[in-house]
Amino acid sequence: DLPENWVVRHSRTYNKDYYFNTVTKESRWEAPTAGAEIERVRASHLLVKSRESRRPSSWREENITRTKEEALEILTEYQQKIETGQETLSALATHFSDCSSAKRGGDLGYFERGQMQKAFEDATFALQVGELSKPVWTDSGVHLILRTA
Ligand SMILES: N=C(N)NCCC[C@H](NC(=O)[C@@H]1CCC/C1=C\[C@H](COP(=O)(O)O)NC(=O)[C@@H](N)Cc1ccccc1)C(N)=O
Repeated sequence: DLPENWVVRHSRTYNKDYYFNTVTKESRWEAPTAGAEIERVRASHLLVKSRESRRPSSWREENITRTKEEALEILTEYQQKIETGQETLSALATHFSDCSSAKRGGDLGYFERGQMQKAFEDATFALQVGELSKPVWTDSGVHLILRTA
């Protein structure tokens, strides 16, 4: 059987079957293997920026001056509250994330490889669904990532 979103089509031109991905619209002659790379993931995140962030400003704070060390201390506290079940990432992101996705409980929607900064992408694709990351640094700041799909 084929991995999710793949279907068999028949090419009249070459009079043989080919494989078509109804999501990515990719087509190929060889059958995709069940272990094929996952195409896209969904995640929520909580971002704490610092004065060294590529854009040290957010909906929460016009001019962010905390140091990277302070940002990590803050994020580590959130991580501990989520891991002990005292808080959810969604609730903390809504109030404290320096990303505009705070308005959606940190939800970033679905994304594929090549869209997010590499460290963020690699960390997310390495998570199981439902798993929370350790603090992940990007040029934006330091993130906690929850893979949701
Ligand atoms: N869904 C997408 N494809 N949107 C484009 C992502 C661009 C990408 N962003 C990142 O890698 C980091 C990790 C997640 C958020 C993020 C950064 C920043 C915050 O940091 P700053 O840019 O001030 O440094 N938030 C965003 O981008 C938001 N549009 C994310 C978002 C918000 C609401 C709904 C959906 C997505 C990048 N290549 O820079």
